[in-house]
Amino acid sequence: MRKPIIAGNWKMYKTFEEAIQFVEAVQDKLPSNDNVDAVICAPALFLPTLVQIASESELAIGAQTMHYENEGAFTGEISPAQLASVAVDYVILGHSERREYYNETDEAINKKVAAALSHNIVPIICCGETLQEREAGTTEQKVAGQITAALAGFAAQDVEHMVLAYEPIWAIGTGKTATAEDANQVCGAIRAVVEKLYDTATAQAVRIQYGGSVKPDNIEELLSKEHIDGALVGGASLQAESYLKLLEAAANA
Ligand SMILES: O=C(CO)COP(=O)(O)O
Repeated sequence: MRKPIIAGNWKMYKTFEEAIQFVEAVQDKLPSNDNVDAVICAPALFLPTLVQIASESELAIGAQTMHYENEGAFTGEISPAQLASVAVDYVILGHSERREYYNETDEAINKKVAAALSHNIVPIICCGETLQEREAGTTEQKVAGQITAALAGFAAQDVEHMVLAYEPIWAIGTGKTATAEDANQVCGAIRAVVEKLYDTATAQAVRIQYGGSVKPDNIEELLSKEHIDGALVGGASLQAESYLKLLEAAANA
């Protein structure tokens, strides 16, 4: 049994005050983390404060990206060592927005995964196809390539603690969700890639999230599918009420 994991990706939303209010509003209302892992990936600026506020609760705090070097002359970047120094638990890597707007490559993502693991930060590794790729029938080929590249060089015991996230680009922020069947099929294909690269036990252990217009009214159906172990959520993670609904649905899945 894989424990569901719901990660909010706040992207570039919320002021400092709004972020604090959110964490204060949700932290006493979280379902037990025996049943679901609750994560919020916040803007980097807010991370130390949110980690501190959430430290008494079961809410884990994550970053949305990071560099792969521990330090250096990289103006504006944030390093894995810096994230670890403020006790961040998770980091999203290879989000399609980072790939598209900031030229994040498969090679850089692979280095970032290694850097995250070396600091005991759990990487949430994203993959997903464009609408053109879906229409051309190359979805599984695309995500297999992205996942294979991200995992290059890691041992099975590293991989079983990672989180993979399938986010079709055409479903992000558009209100268009992949059908639960389609999402499950691609998540199953990703699990098959892990099985081929490693073994059945690793493939069965790794958690795979779906992301792309996940909302309280579609999460139940998505999570009822065999290969979908949680969600990576943008818009619906911004309001405490809808985030808590997603967690409840996952805890009861
Ligand atoms: O990109 C996403 C999460 O990383 C998905 O965003 P939405 O849930 O707003 O579609």
